[in-house]
Amino acid sequence: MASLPLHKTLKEMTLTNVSVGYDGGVVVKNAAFQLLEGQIGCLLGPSGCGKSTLLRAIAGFESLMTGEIMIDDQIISNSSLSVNPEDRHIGMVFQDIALFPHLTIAQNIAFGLSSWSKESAQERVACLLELVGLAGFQSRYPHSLSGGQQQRVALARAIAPKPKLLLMDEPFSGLDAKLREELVPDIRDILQHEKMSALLVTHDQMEAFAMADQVSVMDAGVIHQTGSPYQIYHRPETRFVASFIGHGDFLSATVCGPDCVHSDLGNIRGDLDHGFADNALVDLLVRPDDILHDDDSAFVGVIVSKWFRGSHFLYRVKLSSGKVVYCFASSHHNHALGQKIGLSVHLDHLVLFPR
Ligand SMILES: Nc1ncnc2c1ncn2[C@@H]1O[C@H](COP(=O)(O)OP(=O)(O)OP(=O)(O)O)[C@@H](O)[C@H]1O
Repeated sequence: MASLPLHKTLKEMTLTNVSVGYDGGVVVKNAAFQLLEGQIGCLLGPSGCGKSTLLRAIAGFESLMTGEIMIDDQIISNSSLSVNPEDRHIGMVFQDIALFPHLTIAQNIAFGLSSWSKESAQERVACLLELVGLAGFQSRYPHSLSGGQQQRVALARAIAPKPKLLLMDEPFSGLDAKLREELVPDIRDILQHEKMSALLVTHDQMEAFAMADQVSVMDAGVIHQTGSPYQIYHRPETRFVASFIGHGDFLSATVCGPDCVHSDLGNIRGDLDHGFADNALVDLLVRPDDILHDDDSAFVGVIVSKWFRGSHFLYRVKLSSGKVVYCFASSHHNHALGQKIGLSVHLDHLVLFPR
């Protein structure tokens, strides 16, 4: 099959109704989303939900049962057609860094540049070494680099041939938390500098938030919602997204107006019409940062567990109804287990699900 024409950057990738599976069983069901030029997308979900399977289908390693994947107006996969992986102009970075141990760092980065002139390849390698913060490392071998440095080389190797799209499957999960925290924003900057569109697979929502412009939240093979990190945290569209992203509790409530519900913590108002009829029985999503310790409040709860988080305490507090909710308090507010504290709710908008 003919290779795709070379464009500098991806204009858009569109997945429509994509189902993928193994041995006749469906693992990814009717996936649909779009990734635009220069965007970093993320597939976020629990282990086994089908993230890697979908990524492998985009790379061309799994065929589609239904639907299609288009890159810049050209179908690269549907149930009867599949452009070869090497002709898709897609780069990949995996958790297993897999640098070639017998090649120097410069040779590793230049690996995909065999069709380039020697001068252009040398120039590209020098530019990438600089970009990933490893200028001067060109003659070293992979074993002499730290895990984080090796992952930077793996990234440089993947983006060296200027693929249209970079796919990253849990690229940071082999690294310790501190290194990950440093590397994630660096890699985002590098991709933005190269104007490269990318799709990251992770089960770590903090990584997804730090890296991605757009997050698709998956469970059991289904994409529940695609949106900005802000949208999926503050405007979850399904109960799964609401409970998978961040800490969250559902308070039983009754609708008492277009922007109001009545709950165990009193009447709670949002700034938008929630669209539910008066007296409807609903569940209201409350996050730890929505419920604040407030000595002046008439609503109290008993602390049943607590965690010191440095900048704040995270408490689990049992309300008079028996419902237990999360609550943040400043780290100077060190209350004992069993102590009663006042609580008030501060929400901009109400996220409600029918009960
Ligand atoms: N080659 C395969 N043959 C058969 N089943 C497979 C194959 N690869 C994956 N699966 C199954 O497909 C399902 C989804 O796996 P997949 O690796 O896509 O999930 P994931 O969300 O990436 O999980 P993780 O985060 O643990 O890697 C799992 O039930 C897995 O056992």
